Amino acid sequence: METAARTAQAVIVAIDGPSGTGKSSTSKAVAAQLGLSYLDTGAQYRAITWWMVNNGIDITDPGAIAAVAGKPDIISGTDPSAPTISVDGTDVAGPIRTQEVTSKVSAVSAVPEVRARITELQRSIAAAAENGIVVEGRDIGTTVLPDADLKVFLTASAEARAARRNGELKGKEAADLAATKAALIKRDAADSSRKTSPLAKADDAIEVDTSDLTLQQVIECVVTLIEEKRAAK
Ligand SMILES: Nc1ncnc2c1ncn2[C@@H]1O[C@H](COP(=O)(O)OP(=O)(O)OP(=O)(O)O)[C@@H](O)[C@H]1O
Ligand SMILES: Nc1ccn([C@@H]2O[C@H](COP(=O)(O)O)[C@@H](O)[C@H]2O)c(=O)n1
Repeated sequence: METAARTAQAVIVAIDGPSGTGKSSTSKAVAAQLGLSYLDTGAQYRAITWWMVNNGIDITDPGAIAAVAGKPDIISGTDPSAPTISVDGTDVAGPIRTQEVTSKVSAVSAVPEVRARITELQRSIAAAAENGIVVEGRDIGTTVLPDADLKVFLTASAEARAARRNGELKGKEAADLAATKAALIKRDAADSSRKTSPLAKADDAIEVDTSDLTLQQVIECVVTLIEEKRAAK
């Protein structure tokens, strides 16, 4: 794996947490503000899930998933102001957000061969980020980048997270708060209970409960934590 010559202010930041806690919004804004790269690892797991669905792979069969886990070519663009994701040259930023992919991604991401493949990709992207990077997901602090300079674990109540998600859907689909809440609790439970690299807080991660914070407050909190790390370098 090639490691970029890092600038003095380069930092590696891991942001993990359950669904809807604000990882993507916070990570993108923090990275843009501090001139860091940004990697949405959930988008990579969604992309490989999209490929499995599109190629007729039985996602209830971990053996079938494992057999083809190395096939799709997944490319992530790491500019926080315009992150991109493609599979075999096709832009899949839209298709990976469908309900179908969301409902199947936990099953695909639980397969060890998928995790090994995507983890390797994530590490090589982080290693190439010369100004540093904010990487967000479920297992970044515990598994992907255990030596990150800063680890943050975002949490929020299921009620707050469901309300945020329904806010996104407004005008597109009828938003049923109870159904949204049940779906995110189900996905978190699957992600937390898988054997390989589950959703978990690293022992040395700083936990931030965002339930009663605005997005701007969370961004400021993480920027302050990064600046403290940089000052101590
Ligand atoms: N502190 C906050 N207060 C209110 N809304 C927020 C806050 N943080 C994020 N949001 C909103 O909540 C929604 C979910 O945020 P985001 O996509 O960043 O979460 P996430 O943790 O990355 O979710 P997932 O893991 O499911 O991708 C977005 O609409 C975002 O604008
Ligand atoms: N490090 C990660 C990141 C994500 N996943 C899986 O992908 C799903 C989608 O993630 P979003 O952040 O886009 O909601 C998530 O539910 C996990 O199944 C993962 O396993 N590890």
